[in-house]
Amino acid sequence: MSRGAWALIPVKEGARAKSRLAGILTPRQRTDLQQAMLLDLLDELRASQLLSGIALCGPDPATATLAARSGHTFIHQPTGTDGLNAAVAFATRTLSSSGARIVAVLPADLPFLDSAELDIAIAAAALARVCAVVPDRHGTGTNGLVFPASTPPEFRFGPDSFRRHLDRPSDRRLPPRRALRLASLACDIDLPNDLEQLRDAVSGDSAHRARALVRALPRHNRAQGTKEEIVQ
Ligand SMILES: Nc1nc2c(ncn2[C@@H]2O[C@H](COP(=O)(O)OP(=O)(O)OP(=O)(O)O)[C@@H](O)[C@H]2O)c(=O)[nH]1
Ligand SMILES: O=C(O)[C@H](O)COP(=O)(O)O
Repeated sequence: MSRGAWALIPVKEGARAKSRLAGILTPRQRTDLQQAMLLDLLDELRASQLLSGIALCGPDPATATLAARSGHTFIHQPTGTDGLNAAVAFATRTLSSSGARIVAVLPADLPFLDSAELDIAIAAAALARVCAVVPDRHGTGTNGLVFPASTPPEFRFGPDSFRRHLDRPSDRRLPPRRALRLASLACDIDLPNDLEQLRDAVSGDSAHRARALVRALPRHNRAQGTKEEIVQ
């Protein structure tokens, strides 16, 4: 495994993916959407100047197959490692012990990511030795967490994770946290309204597979639900 900076993308098993879209998409459509966004993201990450490698981590054999086909590393999430935080902690240890210097944790649903912006976060973590925390556009979730591999933060993905990832670490030897707002990492796809951003994506955007998939959906599939209507 090459040293240097690694993207780490946790991937849920397809059958459980994008559950907040269950009101408007079939299970198959949600699995397909997760995969389309992931493939768009992987294409864009190949343009990064600073990444040495890309690792996918999850429990699903389909993710292992996708990683193998696209020439990326797969880290199998061991049975009993429950949830996103435990999966990311396990995969970070694996990458660190294999020589990775920087880890950039990215969710699979960032089809608009611009790799030049990711490189800004990687440079901050490598040169300033900080843990860069990139918020979603609501300022509540975490869409990027980039840190020296040997000193990972405590992973706190879940509600209010942006603020919680910025908490000063109790161990003073750990790198300080820095908020880093990056426009192309702000737009993750969680809720029905978010699908409209994919529909409106222009050619040239990195999100071409996800855009094609959403544009092919029948119109009644694209509900206009608000966060409040969907998260009951
Ligand atoms: N390996 C692994 N990845 C996970 C797990 N839970 C979530 N993820 C991934 O973490 C990222 C953010 O996940 P979420 O927003 O919680 O899940 P989602 O499937 O995108 O959407 P919802 O089901 O609507 O929450 C995505 O890349 C998920 O695939 C997990 O238990 N294990
Ligand atoms: O910590 C987070 O931001 C969530 O676990 C994952 O993000 P999402 O809910 O915005 O997909």
